[in-house]
Amino acid sequence: MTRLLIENGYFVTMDDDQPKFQGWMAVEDERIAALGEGEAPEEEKSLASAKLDGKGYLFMPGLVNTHGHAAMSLLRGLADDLALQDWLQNHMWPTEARYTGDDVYWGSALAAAEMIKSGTTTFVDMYDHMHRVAEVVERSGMRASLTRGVIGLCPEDVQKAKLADAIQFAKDWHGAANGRVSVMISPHAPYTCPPDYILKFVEAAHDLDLPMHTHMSETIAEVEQNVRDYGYRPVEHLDRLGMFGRPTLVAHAVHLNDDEIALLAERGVAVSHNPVSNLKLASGVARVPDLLKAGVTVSLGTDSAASNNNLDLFQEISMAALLHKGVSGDPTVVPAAEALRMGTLYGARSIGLEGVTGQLKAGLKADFIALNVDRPHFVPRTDYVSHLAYAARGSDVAHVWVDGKQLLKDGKLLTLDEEKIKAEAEACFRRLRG
Ligand SMILES: CSC[C@H]1O[C@@H](n2cnc3c(O)ncnc32)[C@H](O)[C@@H]1O
Ligand SMILES: [Zn+2]
Repeated sequence: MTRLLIENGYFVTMDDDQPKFQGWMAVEDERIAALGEGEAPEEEKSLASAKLDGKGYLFMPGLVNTHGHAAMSLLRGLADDLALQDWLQNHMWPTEARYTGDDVYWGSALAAAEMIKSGTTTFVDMYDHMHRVAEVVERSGMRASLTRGVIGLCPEDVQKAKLADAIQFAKDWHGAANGRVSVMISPHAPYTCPPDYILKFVEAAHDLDLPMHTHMSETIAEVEQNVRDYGYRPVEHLDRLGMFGRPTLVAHAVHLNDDEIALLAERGVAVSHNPVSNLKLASGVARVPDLLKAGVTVSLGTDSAASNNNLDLFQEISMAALLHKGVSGDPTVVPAAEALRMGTLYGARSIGLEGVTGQLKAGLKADFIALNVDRPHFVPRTDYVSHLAYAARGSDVAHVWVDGKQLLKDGKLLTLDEEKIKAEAEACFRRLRG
């Protein structure tokens, strides 16, 4: 048993009780044991097997990135300034068709290195060769919700093999790595999976008792095509196919009408809002203030480094806080504390991990980060919630812990070899480019 006592730090807990204070926190093995304001009690001091002076650091829950494709880090900068379908069909998919398992491993390792260094402790990943992504999660020490994304625009025998692969991956990895890996079931999107094929994924999710994840209503063109092909907009279409009878996280949900927002709220469907990717691909701006008002859980995702082009969730937090003020003309929407909740607590909630991660609270897993706040952009030290939402960057993160294990110390990765990952990722990209 190890018990780490952190003293003299500033804490932003994302817990409604005592949300911020100067104080201490005790971590026993993989869980937060206790935390409090002021000086640590004598009993805590005597229980500690290790101590850390938190002076000059701000401690908060690790960030939760609820939508991405880690291995696409290899494609960063490959095809910028394009609309979604052109970008996907003419640039991403042809290159991804050449990916090997090793490309997925090194691309995902590059993403993991970037995410840890910028404060993300839990991420959602949808891709192919998912056991190689799971290996990265196991080795890196991160927490992740992984899902084999399936594009069903292929012959029936290939469809069958892809579904079988998604199911096998779930059986092999759900709950693995001391519970740090969980699995979802993912038809890629309503425009890449015919309705009878989506039904099979819903059935598999029922049989395995797993949540579902998909891209939905990302562009106007997608919504119009769905109406043309199937007679319904994507929300009603997926609801009729039974997807929303399962716990579901949809990525993007940019183009929604009032009825669709009400239905998502009624069904308890969570939305992963990816503001930077939506802006870069000119997909539009999601109706986040309306979704939040309706009671929908809205969390934040980067999408991939090919459409972002970084995996810094602090950028998504500040973008979410700023963007919706700009488009609505109302400076009170998505206030700083709400944007921070979207990057932490709501992220955990949207993947079924509330009560596990996303807050600093006794009993929860010790997934937390420390930012160096002894920097000019954190002065004056008035309101750290404001500073975290509007002034912080991923590069402020100095230390990271997941499951009580330290993954980053003074900005240096402890579980991954950054230099090797960068060299291997360069080599993968050069080979993929041909
Ligand atoms: C089948 S694995 C995941 C699949 O998703 C593609 N992808 C990446 N970003 C987006 C996006 O914004 N919308 C839709 N699909 C996306 C990626 O290229 C993979 O093929
Ligand atoms: Zn995506």
